[in-house]
Amino acid sequence: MSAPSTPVDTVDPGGLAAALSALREGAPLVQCLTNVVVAQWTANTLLAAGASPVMVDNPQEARACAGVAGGVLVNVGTPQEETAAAMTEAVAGAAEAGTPWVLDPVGAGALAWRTRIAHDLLGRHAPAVIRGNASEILALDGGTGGKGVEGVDAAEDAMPAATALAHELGCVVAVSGRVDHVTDGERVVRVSNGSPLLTKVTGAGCALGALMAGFTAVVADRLVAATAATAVFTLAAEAAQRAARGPGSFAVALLDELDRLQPAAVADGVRLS
Ligand SMILES: Nc1ncnc2c1ncn2[C@@H]1O[C@H](COP(=O)(O)OP(=O)(O)O)[C@@H](O)[C@H]1O
Ligand SMILES: Cc1ncsc1CCOP(=O)(O)O
Ligand SMILES: [Mg+2]
Repeated sequence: MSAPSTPVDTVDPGGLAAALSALREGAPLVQCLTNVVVAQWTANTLLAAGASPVMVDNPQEARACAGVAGGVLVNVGTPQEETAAAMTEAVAGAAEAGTPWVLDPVGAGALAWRTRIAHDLLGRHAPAVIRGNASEILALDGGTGGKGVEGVDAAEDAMPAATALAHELGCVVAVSGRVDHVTDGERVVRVSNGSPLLTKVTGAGCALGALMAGFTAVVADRLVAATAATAVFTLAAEAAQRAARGPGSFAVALLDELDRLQPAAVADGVRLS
């Protein structure tokens, strides 16, 4: 297991700033099994924030890679037989090595096969974090999902489902939306930073899940890790919005702002409740 390098254990602005410092110092290897829409964007997001991505999604290598990675992202956005088999291998490797893994149940509820894949993975070994939009989190608790990969529910409406999943699996559940809600089943943290432009580019949620995998590699408290990823991503988005003319320049500016974001700016700018 890659031991968290920094004992960050408070969900307060200072703790989130320390988490970003830990990410930059640790530069953890983050294995991503993600969808074909967002793979390059996700890798660039991790690099800009300070982590080290590796996109290993074949069944031959996924288990071994999960054994040496600091964190693993499993994102079911464009599943194929091969990548689904690789996800099973990666989760097994994560279980053996104690590597934290993050599930992003993209499109759960809206499409049956991927919903079964998500449930099957959850039944094998509990993730550190489940991260999804509200409709996807509701779907894991029996809901019907969103409009394809888009959420149609508010994050607060998914909190009963998120809390139930957190208790059942002993994990953190991060529900994204205008106000992100993160819970470990006992504590709930709301982060109200962000930009509506995040909904005008594909892969924002997917990139956020990858960042959560990175933060779980360096921060022991998974509630702090998931909240730190959310704070860092949404604060960078606010800065990117100021520099952007629309979705295209926003996406580019978001990478620049992730790279530029300082821990002190996280402490100053995050809006928690
Ligand atoms: N209306 C909004 N205003 C500001 N930020 C938002 C809004 N909707 C989503 N976000 C942000 O966009 C990112 C992705 O969330 P979301 O769109 O819910 O996920 P997904 O892309 O998986 O559907 C999160 O960081 C969230 O904070
Ligand atoms: C458009 C699309 N279709 C399948 S996966 C995917 C990307 C979804 O990305 P996100 O959930 O981050 O918006
Ligand atoms: Mg998504």
